[in-house]
Amino acid sequence: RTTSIPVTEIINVKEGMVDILRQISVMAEDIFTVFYVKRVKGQRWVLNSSVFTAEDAQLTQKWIRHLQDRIKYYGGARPKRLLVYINPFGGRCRGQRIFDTKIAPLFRLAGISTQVVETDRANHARDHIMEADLEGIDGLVCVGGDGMFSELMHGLIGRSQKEAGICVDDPNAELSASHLRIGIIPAGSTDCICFATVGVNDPMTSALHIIVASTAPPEDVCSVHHQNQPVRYSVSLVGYGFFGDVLKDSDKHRWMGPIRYDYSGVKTFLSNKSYEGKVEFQVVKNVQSNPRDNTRCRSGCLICSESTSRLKLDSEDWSDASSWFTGSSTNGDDWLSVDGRFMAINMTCISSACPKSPDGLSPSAHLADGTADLILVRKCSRFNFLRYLKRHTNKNDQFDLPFVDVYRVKTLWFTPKYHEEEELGSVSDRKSFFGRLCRDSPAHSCWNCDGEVLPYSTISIRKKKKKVKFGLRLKKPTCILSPQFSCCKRPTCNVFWQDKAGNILKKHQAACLVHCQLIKLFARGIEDRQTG
Ligand SMILES: Nc1ncnc2c1ncn2[C@@H]1O[C@H](COP(=O)(O)OP(=O)(O)OP(=O)(O)O)[C@@H](O)[C@H]1O
Repeated sequence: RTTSIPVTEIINVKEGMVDILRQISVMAEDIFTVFYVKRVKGQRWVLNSSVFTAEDAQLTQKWIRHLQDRIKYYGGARPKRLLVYINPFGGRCRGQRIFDTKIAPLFRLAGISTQVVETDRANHARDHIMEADLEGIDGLVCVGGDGMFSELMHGLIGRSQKEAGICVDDPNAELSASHLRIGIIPAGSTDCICFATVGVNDPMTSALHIIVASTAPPEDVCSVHHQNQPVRYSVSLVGYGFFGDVLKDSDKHRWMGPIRYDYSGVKTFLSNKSYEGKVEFQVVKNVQSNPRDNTRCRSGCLICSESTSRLKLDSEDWSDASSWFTGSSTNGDDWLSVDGRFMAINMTCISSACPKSPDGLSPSAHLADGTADLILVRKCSRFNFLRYLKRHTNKNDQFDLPFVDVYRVKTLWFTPKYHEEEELGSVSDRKSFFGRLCRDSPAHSCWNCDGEVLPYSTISIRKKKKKVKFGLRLKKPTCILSPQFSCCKRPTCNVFWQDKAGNILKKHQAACLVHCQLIKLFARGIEDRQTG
């Protein structure tokens, strides 16, 4: 039986018989252990190893040297130094333990040195990134949930803006690019961003992706504004109504751990609240995709790659940014406006998939095409809203309901019916008497921005042209292998050669076939000598 492993997925080679995770090693001069990625069910990756015996110590050394040279040659983009931020209180408070027991041994095996910062307060990681010496650092890693990722992203954006001399409070400022990428080790409650980019919430899978420098495309970022001031950036969900209420309520029950989302979800569902307001949004024209085309954005997605040139054209639309802040619907016929009462208003840059909803809020959303999907759920009965929610857990189309609309957009304005100042104080107080009497909905909900509560109702959201990078830096031009691809099982994999701007220069299959043949020859050579 021949087993073939792509060189790009070999983690390291060690002399003797070594078990990294159990920290057992038996030294013998004529034995060596090869560690590599094994793909198991779903999108999970695990560390596997094979032990080989050579005729003598000299031949063992030759094999080790040869293999390490190959790893170096094909793994030029692999990180050498990482800055790791651990939230000890994320999810079930297991961040530190996950890192110490599962991740640190893998990084050590791969020869990656780490500088670890355990956060001692909210925004510690963000502030640290703003000031830290990032010289020689190849990437940032967050061990935590979506909130922790958001902190790292804000820190990295803030740092890049500062270095580029751009004021972070300038509502018209575009983002300056950072050369650093962010890796996520899931240790939070929902870990939606990790799930949507890697396909599974599993710390070892994420660590292996980081080690072999497997990348997701640079991610779209939205900036969220309140009264013309940027208040936050988002890479996944900005949601009003149901998801805002669930988050706000769940924050009061953090002590419950991840189950707080189920508790608050049921509570919010039973209250069946809806909110009045006006949604104005700019629909994207001339894209080759739509939210209901049933495609899935994967690594090497052509639509995302081709979006780079389209975004350059879009910059003309945005050159007069002042008009963006002074009333949208007058700008052109691609602006739409919907008035009404909404159960939920969700704008999502990615599918927002999570283990509870494996396809996500918008299954065909793209990671990096410069657009977001806007989902409007108009007022409906509890039964209908349950139907809508249920469809996120099965294969039925959640948009095929009469009270649900979906659009591919690049900007969004929301204005609640009642004036903001009246809202959180006086109107809710004023309403509370009648509200309690009639069990009426309050005037306003709040926004859920990537798992953080925004205490405003009136907001505008705009897609940014620069993107946040996931995974770790690749030297370009380079070859990106689809994470789903296995060299020896599917010789028809796509290999993309990209320039610095992310444009595809060439697409072909030969390189992988070459890897494949080399490793097959190599494996056959080893197999002849293999005894273990
Ligand atoms: N040491 C700390 N003490 C208190 N809060 C912290 C600390 N470190 C980070 N935080 C904050 O905790 C918040 C939540 O963390 P995190 O996202 O890791 O976990 P979670 O909320 O359980 O997971 P998810 O966001 O996936 O639901 C983050 O917004 C972060 O700012």
